[in-house]
Amino acid sequence: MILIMQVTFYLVFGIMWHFHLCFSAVFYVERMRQHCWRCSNVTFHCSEHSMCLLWVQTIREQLALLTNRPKNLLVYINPYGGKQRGKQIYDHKVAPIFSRASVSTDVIVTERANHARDHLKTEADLKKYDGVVCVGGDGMFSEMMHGLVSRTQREAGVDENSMEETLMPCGLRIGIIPAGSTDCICYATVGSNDPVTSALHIVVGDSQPMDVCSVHNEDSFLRYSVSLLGYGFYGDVLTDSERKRWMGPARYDISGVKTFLSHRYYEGTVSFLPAEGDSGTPRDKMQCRSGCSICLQTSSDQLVSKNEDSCGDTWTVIRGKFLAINAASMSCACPRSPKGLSPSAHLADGTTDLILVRKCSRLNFLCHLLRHTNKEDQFDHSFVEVYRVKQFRFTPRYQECDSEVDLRESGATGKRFLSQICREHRACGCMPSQSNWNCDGEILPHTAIQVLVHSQLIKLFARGIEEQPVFEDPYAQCAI
Ligand SMILES: CCCCCCCCCCCCC/C=C/[C@@H](O)[C@H](COP(=O)(O)O)NC(=O)CCCCCCCCCCCCCCC
Ligand SMILES: Nc1ncnc2c1ncn2[C@@H]1O[C@H](COP(=O)(O)OP(=O)(O)O)[C@@H](O)[C@H]1O
Ligand SMILES: [Ca+2]
Repeated sequence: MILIMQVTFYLVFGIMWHFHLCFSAVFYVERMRQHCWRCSNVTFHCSEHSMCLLWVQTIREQLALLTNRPKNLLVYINPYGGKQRGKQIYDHKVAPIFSRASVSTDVIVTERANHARDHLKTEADLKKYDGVVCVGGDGMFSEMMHGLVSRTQREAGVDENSMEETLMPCGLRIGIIPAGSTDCICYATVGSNDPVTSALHIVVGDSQPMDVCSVHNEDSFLRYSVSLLGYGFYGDVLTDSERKRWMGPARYDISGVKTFLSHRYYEGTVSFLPAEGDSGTPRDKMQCRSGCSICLQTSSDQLVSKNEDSCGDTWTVIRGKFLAINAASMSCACPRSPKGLSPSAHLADGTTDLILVRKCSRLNFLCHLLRHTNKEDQFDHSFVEVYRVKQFRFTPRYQECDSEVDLRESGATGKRFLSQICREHRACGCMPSQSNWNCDGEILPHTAIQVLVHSQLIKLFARGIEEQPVFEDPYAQCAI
């Protein structure tokens, strides 16, 4: 039994006074099916008033010793995320749990996109809080994470544009109350997209470190990513789905089918620095679970050697035609794909799993996609490669044209000659088209990018997915 709340103590006079009874109700967390948690309570009755008071005092003292539990939270609600139920979800399911746990809150309902990011970045008095919470989807989480990470770097005097600098980890934990369309970050860190479960993980003060990728274009920082960085298929799905926002979460399925049928492929070069040491491989079966030993090992390694110099490492270079290039810094499990894009990716190991899906037939690609929804291995195809990396770059073919010119032909004649070839390719229609990068659900403004994983840069109010208990109560239900 995990005690979560301030004990509610009623000295009953009035309606029940003639029973001369005192009782105290202790609220606790109960584990249900599919990683869902529920709030239960047990009531202790006692005929002696002084004994009851002693119980209450002792339990309060014990609770006060649990210093990792948040007391003050700053909450941002996106009223337009997912099915537009963020406000109701917070008011009806989350606020009562916070109040029972004596957690005080300042609540901001956002009025525009990037409201939460800007407020966190510049205005919010963060000293007042033990954590920040977002009610919304992956986009809302990303907004808050950007605000918090950027502010932390500014205050520490770290330049986000430089890939050489070590970023400063954020002090405040982030809680996610899922109320979005994909809710992958919540699902992959808790095991469900249930708002009550997330609220309970917050009040018990869970802590889960998480890797963050910084995405750069040449010398400028573009964005951070914690889940999926996808070029080709997932970039195209996102670009198409933005025009269908009014459809809610179903937009991704409609755009998914449309993008699948269009079957576009993209040419370019991917280079990466493989992860070293005991980091495992994306095809092992060492799934990241609560208390994951690989992630724990990463934390202790970091204590030993902060910011390892990667100058001596060798880059692997792969050139080709790809249907999709995906980097999954975590499993990316979500209700559409319960095991995720990379089932064995780790939340906090300082690496990302780079998945290259080469040009193949529609049938083969469908087979690969379908395997995201069943138990079969989606990497077991000749046209799919997967690598665990700590850094990677991508240059699309049409930009390689320009860089080849610059590299090989410094003279003006050569440049003119190669530019002409590129133009001719465009005219005959065989010029490879370009996609966009989907960066945790946002479209990036550049296609040539450099990506660096920052190990354990942020912390969530979560504990990773818990192993399923051997015996489950078959009647236990998640929904209330
Ligand atoms: C045939 C069925 C194939 C199902 C394949 C499902 C794979 C799903 C992997 C999802 C990875 C999700 C990574 C997270 C991304 C989010 O950050 C991001 C933003 O989320 P937010 O809106 O909540 O803020 N979400 C997304 O970019 C959405 C990705 C969703 C992609 C759904 C794709 C559906 C594909 C359907 C293909 C169907 C082919 C059928 C042919 C007859
Ligand atoms: N008040 C608001 N009005 C319009 N857009 C908002 C508002 N608050 C947040 N947003 C933006 O809405 C986008 C989607 O939010 P999100 O909560 O992730 O929902 P979904 O999962 O449905 O995409 C995010 O990019 C976020 O920046
Ligand atoms: Ca990782």
